[in-house]
Amino acid sequence: MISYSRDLKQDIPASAVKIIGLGGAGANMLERIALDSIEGAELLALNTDIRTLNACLAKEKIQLGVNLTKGLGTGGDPELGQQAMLEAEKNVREALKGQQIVFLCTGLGGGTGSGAAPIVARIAREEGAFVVVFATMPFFFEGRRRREQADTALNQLAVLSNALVTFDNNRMGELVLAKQGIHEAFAAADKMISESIKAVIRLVVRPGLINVGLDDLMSALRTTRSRCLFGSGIADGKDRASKALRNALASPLLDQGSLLKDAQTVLVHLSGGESLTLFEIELLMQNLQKHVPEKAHVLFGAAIDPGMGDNLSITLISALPEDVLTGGTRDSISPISRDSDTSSEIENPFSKIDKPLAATGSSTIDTDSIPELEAQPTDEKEQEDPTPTPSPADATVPSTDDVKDNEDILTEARNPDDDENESTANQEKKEERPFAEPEIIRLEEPKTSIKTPEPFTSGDELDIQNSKFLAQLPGKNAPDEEDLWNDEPDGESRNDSDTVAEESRNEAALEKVEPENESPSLKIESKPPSGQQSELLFDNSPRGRFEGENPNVFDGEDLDLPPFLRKKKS
Ligand SMILES: Nc1nc2c(ncn2[C@@H]2O[C@H](COP(=O)(O)OP(=O)(O)OP(=O)(O)O)[C@@H](O)[C@H]2O)c(=O)[nH]1
Repeated sequence: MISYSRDLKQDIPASAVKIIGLGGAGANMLERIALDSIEGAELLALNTDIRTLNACLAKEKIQLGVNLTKGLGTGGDPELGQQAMLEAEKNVREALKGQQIVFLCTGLGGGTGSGAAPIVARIAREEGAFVVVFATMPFFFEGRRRREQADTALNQLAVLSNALVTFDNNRMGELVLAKQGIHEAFAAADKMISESIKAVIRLVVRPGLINVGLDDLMSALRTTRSRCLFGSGIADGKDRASKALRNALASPLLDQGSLLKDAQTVLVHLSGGESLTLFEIELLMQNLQKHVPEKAHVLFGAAIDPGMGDNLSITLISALPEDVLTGGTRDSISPISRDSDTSSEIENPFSKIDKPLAATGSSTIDTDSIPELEAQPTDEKEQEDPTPTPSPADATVPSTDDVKDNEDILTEARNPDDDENESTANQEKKEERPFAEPEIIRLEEPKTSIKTPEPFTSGDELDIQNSKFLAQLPGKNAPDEEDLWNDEPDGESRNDSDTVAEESRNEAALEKVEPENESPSLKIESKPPSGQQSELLFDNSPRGRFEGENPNVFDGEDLDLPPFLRKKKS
């Protein structure tokens, strides 16, 4: 079924759209976005690490944890990340005032991103923004603790954001040639994220002939623990419609279009110059129907952009749950069966919360104070689905207290067997914890608007250097960059089975060197610290929550120590 929405033109001013880059990975993503010169949005960098912050191209920057980490990173400790964020809450809230859409880009697994992202998302929601999170998940070889930290943050973000798009760094190998290094893989990931954000901005921010709304975007991206399917193609001249579609389907995140056959909702956006004809649109949509299931919900938008000249561009956005991507059947990933799959072992942690998540203190949200949000009408799929639709109470954004409650429940709900069975990709699936669907909400049409009609430009060079990441690899025994990516003969690209096999090898190798850490128990302060935060004392216990665990050493540095306490062996 194709939905056309011919509602009023929808202009959202650039000043009401903010792209936030949080932490080191977020800064790199923002860098890419800045290089691609995204118009129609303002850029804000948030980081504990002052050097990375200073180097960032974003116009607006806020240092997190000025008193706490004193300009250094958190050394991979999300608790420090949270505290640092809470210290800067006032400034961040100020920067997010009046925003209609906030894109939050971050890498999960470290301290700043994992600790601060849920709080940033909460603040943005409290300020009335529609929050789309783009988060990367760590490589397997980065170790179990980082994966757990990333999982914890992801669970929180699934509740706190409106739409959550994850990019698994393990899959980023698919975007680069086998002989290329980790920098290229990161740069390719950052480019993909930048392209996705550009496409989303083009879809929902720019006025079009047939508009796509935020609610449409929500339904396209509305699966938890999902991999974003994204493709865009452009062509001109004769047969430009078919060529543009072919180019879009060839995008790596669509696996030549094959992944679309499992999609439930696909968002399609066409953009062309004055010469764009109805016949071309029809032709293109007919061709696309061959690649998506008959029952798929196809949301369609189109815009005339005189700057496109003779070009026609198509953007496809959808999401698939990771279960499908790792070989499950569609039935096995429906909300019903997903629940029943796990219910015998793990209860949905958020279903235990039988009271509306209360608002207390300045760091919490009062749902009544989110004026622009309302429930979205249920679609066909939801009507067939006996799983309870989230109630308005479910749509309440938790306070930091509530997030802590959820975390405690989450930790309790873990199957103890999981800890022993982590060494293979399949066993990892067992460990996955269920988490609540992001609530379905809809933003009203903006009441005032200023046009931002400039055409998009796209930069295609991959030139981001990411030296910071290498300093954070978990231990000297970790395979080095060359080993990880250079297994294949020169010039050959990897296929999926190669990638999976290699991941399993890396996993198995790393299980031997990874310390068996306890699941981190995430503590979130019930009240944010006041502006005058006392200094954290590390003298007696410099390893903090990692005290007593095997050190996570890389290149002579113990990564569990905050950076300003690390001593590098000469
Ligand atoms: N796609 C992508 N992922 C990255 C990049 N840099 C780091 N990552 C991933 O993001 C995770 C978090 O790393 P950072 O963002 O550097 O850490 P942080 O959030 O700033 O936290 P601390 O440095 O510990 O305070 C890493 O474990 C990597 O998996 C990048 O440039 N691109």
